[in-house]
Amino acid sequence: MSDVLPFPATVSSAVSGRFWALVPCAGTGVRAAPPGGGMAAWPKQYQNVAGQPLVLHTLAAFAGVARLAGTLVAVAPGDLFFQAHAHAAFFAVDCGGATRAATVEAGLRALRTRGAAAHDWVLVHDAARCLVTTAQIDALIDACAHDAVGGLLAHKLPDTLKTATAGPGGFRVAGTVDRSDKWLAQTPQMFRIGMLQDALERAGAQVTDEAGAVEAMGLHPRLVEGGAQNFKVTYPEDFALAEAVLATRRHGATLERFGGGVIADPDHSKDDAGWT
Ligand SMILES: Nc1ccn([C@@H]2O[C@H](COP(=O)(O)OP(=O)(O)OP(=O)(O)O)[C@@H](O)[C@H]2O)c(=O)n1
Ligand SMILES: C[C@](O)(CO)[C@H](O)COP(=O)(O)O
Repeated sequence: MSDVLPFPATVSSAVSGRFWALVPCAGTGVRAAPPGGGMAAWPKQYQNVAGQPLVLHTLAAFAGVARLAGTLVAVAPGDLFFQAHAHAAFFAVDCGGATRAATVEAGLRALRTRGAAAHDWVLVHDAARCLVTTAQIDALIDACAHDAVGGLLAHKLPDTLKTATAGPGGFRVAGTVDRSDKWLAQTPQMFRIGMLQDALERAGAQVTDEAGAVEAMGLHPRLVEGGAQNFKVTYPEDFALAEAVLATRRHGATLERFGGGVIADPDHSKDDAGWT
């Protein structure tokens, strides 16, 4: 199979454009609920991790990226969290939708309404990936800013990969999959806003990441290693993993490091334990 890419790998810097961040933050975190069920008083992105709501770790990493023209946090309609956690480094818009893709599409429209251009870049990042670092975000921008398509942080699969079948006694191995070309997609995922809007419109609301929509147009986004620590907090045990990683970071990113405007609601942490 030819390894010649079907398109130029780079474009001139004349169309470089600005860089925006879009943080989908409108999920309910069903899989993160504690064993025994019960809905969370607060979705997982607001649960306390290492002394502050999870999403503020995420936003602190983005606040350190000097090249960003702005960071939009897309929250669910009626979500008032950021009324008590406003900061100059980001702005919240209650445009969340029924799926992650719907939230991202609405967030892109909100960015365009606020002046983002179709040829500007957007970095879409899960609020729940709270261990991303400013250096990783900058590395993705450096790798993709002159790319013809864009790209994403991802992690090369470290384990043997199995497929499974479900049976009366649970799951059993169906087979082993060659892992040599397998990567775990992470975020941020970085694409030109107009191209991503078109791709998501074509792909529909069930697409699970931005790159999938872009691939469906026949394009091949760049993969940039994000490392094992850039995981998404998804299950109950992930909170302790995130705490452990943050504990190893001497100078954890906090929004206070990036100037005033933090209206922290310290009492909110009491709510964060409020799984019901
Ligand atoms: N309708 C949705 C669903 C998800 N997300 C966001 O997309 C990110 C990744 O999604 P996921 O980890 O699946 O979060 P949830 O959908 O909240 O989790 P679950 O599927 O367990 O309910 C999260 O930061 C989540 O807040 C969103 O903005 N809008
Ligand atoms: C975007 C993503 O994090 C890449 O792995 C993933 O697709 C999100 O999936 P989720 O089911 O919405 O968590």
